[in-house]
Amino acid sequence: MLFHVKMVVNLPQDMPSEVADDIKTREREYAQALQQRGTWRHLWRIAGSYANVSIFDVEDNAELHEILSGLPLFPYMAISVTPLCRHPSSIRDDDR
Ligand SMILES: O=C(O)CC1=CCC(=O)O1
Repeated sequence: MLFHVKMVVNLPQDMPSEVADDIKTREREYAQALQQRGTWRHLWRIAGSYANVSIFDVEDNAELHEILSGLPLFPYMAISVTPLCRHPSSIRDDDR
């Protein structure tokens, strides 16, 4: 199942920079491992915002929830999820 996920990051202004840097490092490692597995298919920065849009390929809603709630930045993000299905005009075989 494919999902479009928008994540808006909002770190507290008073968070010490070394704490923020540690969370961001762990977030990168977590995200890159999921990209290597093909679970996190796309990761795009939204230009001009500390936010991203992503496409996840997971078995079900529960797997997506487990992945998103495991993000090191999860406590500091507003996340919105949109389920996707194949468009009849798509020419991409892997769009399912
Ligand atoms: O910077 C972001 O948009 C938050 C984030 C998600 C995965 C990652 O590496 O950073």
